Amino acid sequence: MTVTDQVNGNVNLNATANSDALENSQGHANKVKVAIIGSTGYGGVELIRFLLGHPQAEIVSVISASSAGLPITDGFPHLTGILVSDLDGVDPVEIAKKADVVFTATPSGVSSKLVPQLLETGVKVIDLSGDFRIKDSSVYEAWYKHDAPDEQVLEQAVYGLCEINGDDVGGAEFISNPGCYPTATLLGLIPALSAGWIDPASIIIDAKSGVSGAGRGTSLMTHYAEINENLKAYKINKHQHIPEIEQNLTQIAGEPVTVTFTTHLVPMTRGIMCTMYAQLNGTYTNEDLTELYRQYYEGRPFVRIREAGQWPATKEVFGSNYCDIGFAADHRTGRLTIVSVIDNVVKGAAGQAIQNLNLMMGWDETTGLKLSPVYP
Ligand SMILES: NC(=O)C1=CN([C@@H]2O[C@H](COP(=O)(O)OP(=O)(O)OC[C@H]3O[C@@H](n4cnc5c(N)ncnc54)[C@H](OP(=O)(O)O)[C@@H]3O)[C@@H](O)[C@H]2O)C=CC1
Ligand SMILES: CC(=O)N[C@@H](CCC(=O)OP(=O)(O)O)C(=O)O
Repeated sequence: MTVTDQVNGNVNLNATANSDALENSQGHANKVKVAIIGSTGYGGVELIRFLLGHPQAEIVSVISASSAGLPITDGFPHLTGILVSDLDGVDPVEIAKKADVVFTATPSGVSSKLVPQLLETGVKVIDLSGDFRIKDSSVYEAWYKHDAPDEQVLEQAVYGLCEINGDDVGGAEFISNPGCYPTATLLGLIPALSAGWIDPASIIIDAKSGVSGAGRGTSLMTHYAEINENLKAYKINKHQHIPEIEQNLTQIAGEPVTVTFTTHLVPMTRGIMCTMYAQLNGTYTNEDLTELYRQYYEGRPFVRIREAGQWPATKEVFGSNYCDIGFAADHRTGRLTIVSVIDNVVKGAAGQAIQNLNLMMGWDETTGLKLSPVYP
């Protein structure tokens, strides 16, 4: 049972509330109890930021394999006075005694082993890794270079790209949260592809990410002196998000789709921009495109369509769950250019995971997510 300090409003997971009256007075009685495995990573700590402000969910356990027993503020001093909690260890049975829903913000290869154990205990799971996104195990193994998860568990996974598959998420027990690049890419391409306005064989995606997309661990790739004032292309034709993008575009197009997908690392902390090109199948004006996209995303609060010819920037979604999309038809080349931006840690990970929690529980999908982007 979580205790919220009545004076400072901080959440103390180490203390025990001693009466239901206290719980009721703080409105916790009917909250869904959530645990976060991988709470010491960038995705996990962003889940904490949003869940602390969520009116219907209550964090009951923050979990780490390497730092169990230590206060979370040891690694994340920015939570001082906000979340008082020692990190719990990774024990699915103990976690299930406390939580109704578990977020696994853990690396690929770790989630594939943890999730089956968690589901066995009866908790609902939202997994942020790539382990359960690819439905064909041989494709998964070819791109991820390690064993695919158990087939039966894989079959249970609902792919949670909320604006596209939101109807499948309601009432689901296990959600596989989409990748960051696939989220920006798919939301940008799907309206034009599903309308048949672009040639599926012609798609090129030029993608760029801030460094937090690589997680909190250090590497030569993300070392300050290596990436500051630098711009690097990486994993060309080998990126693990290629089969995820192709699987979803194939479903929409009803025919096999392959894409050229090139990722770049940019010297900024957060943000993804995907600039996409495809051959138009007819003569469509920018106004036609605006109408198509606005209609497609009508009633979807987290997708914002720019006026034709206006281009979104990563700063305009920084720290928020928005995906902003701009486009223009080029009548000289007959091609369409689409620019889609998200915050990789929010709409690309923790924010979309909470949007999925909301849809899973039948709540308004914006619950706990109505934060404006941080600007400038
Ligand atoms: N960063 C991003 O923008 C995005 C990330 N993702 C995916 O989300 C997941 C988390 O990413 P991110 O937060 O960036 O990664 P980080 O590297 O920042 O964090 C990884 C987390 O996993 C935990 N962990 C590592 N090994 C184990 C283990 N054996 N058992 C339990 N926990 C373990 C680590 O904690 P500890 O060592 O303390 O146990 C840490 O909390 C990954 O699958 C990533 O691919 C998806 C979309 C976007
Ligand atoms: C900048 C950077 O390194 N980004 C990571 C994004 C991976 C990620 O977020 O993980 P998922 O595969 O779980 O989606 C990459 O390109 O591999």
